[in-house]
Amino acid sequence: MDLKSNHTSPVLTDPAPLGKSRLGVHSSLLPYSPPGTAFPTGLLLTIPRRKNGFLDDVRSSSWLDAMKSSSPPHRKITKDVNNESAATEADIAYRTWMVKYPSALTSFEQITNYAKGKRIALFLDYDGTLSPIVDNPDCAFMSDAMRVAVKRVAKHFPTAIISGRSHDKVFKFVGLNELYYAGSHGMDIMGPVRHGFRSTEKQGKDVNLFQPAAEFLPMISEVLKSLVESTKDIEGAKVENNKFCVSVHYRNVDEKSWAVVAQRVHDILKNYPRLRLTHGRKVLEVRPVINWDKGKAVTFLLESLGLSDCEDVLPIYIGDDRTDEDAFKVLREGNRGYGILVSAVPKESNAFYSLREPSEVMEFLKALVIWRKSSAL
Ligand SMILES: O=P(O)(O)OC[C@H]1O[C@H](O[C@H]2O[C@H](CO)[C@@H](O)[C@H](O)[C@H]2O)[C@H](O)[C@@H](O)[C@@H]1O
Repeated sequence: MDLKSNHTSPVLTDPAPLGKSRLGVHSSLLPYSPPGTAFPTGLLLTIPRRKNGFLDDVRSSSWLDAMKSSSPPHRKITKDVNNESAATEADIAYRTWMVKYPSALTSFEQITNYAKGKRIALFLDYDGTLSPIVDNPDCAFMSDAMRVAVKRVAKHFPTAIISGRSHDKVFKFVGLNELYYAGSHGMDIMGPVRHGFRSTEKQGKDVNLFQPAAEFLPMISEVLKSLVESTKDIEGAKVENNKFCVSVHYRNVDEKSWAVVAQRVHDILKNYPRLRLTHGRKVLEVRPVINWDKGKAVTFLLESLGLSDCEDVLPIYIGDDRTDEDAFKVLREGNRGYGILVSAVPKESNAFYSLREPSEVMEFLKALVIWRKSSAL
């Protein structure tokens, strides 16, 4: 089996001139709208005009709000009466939310009833899904128990990890050869070693990759350097090289300085109209303006595996972040499969089901293996 590369170039050839939208707002400041789609009229009306510069825009728009809400704080468990009632309220809100996004564990029978006679294809996000969110992105290790669970599930179902991280980094964390990996939000796709897909550059052999943003590499390296330089004096800021994307982390930056982080990122991005910015969990993600995302990567992998347009295939995608919504949407809109959102707080999503945290993801993966083994008897 080989990864087909018959896709037309996803590079958008007509970015807004000089990074400006029709309203004169830098395109990287607009809430993300998939390339190629028109901005809804309502959105156009609510975008604030520039006054004295970017900070005015940031403070008066939803941009800083997006930074603030990008990863809800963990709830502190204390015996304080006020905290207890807040916790109860949060629990009620979560249970109410679960009516719309039922737990994939309690709905397991429903899921497997639908999966009977079908081939499941499994797509897993990494951070916040297979590993818990931690302060230092370099220490987001996956537990051995989770690794075993992923390894076992991959024996029964084609399994891919689709991450915002660089392909190499996520592979280092996961360390399983039998999986497909799509790094840089799906812009760097590679298949299992046993199928001969892993990069063998060092041995001078062919590489089997799909890299729709390859032409952006020099630009991304340049921006990476500039971002490192311009944020080095902001305490706690961290710039991460994700090959085709750059992450600017502000999780460890004092909230008072978040606007400064935003300002510095903007000052650099205004010179790069072919790059855009999306929000992750306490992270600003700089990426090429191309018509490619995790949803497209799922479609690509299904096609490459000969699993698309098959009535008997059930793709399941598990993820926790906004970028995973592109994949949930592809599955929901095509009525193709199930998205499962990992979240401990209520969030609007295109997913069908939910899981609270990575430990529940592990339970779900284990349950899939048990179900598959028992249904094969
Ligand atoms: O698509 P993903 O695999 O979920 O990658 C998205 C980003 O994940 C990482 O950042 C997030 O996790 C860190 C470790 O827990 C956390 O410190 C950070 O605040 C989160 O945003 C990764 O470091 C980023 O590069 C990815 O873009």
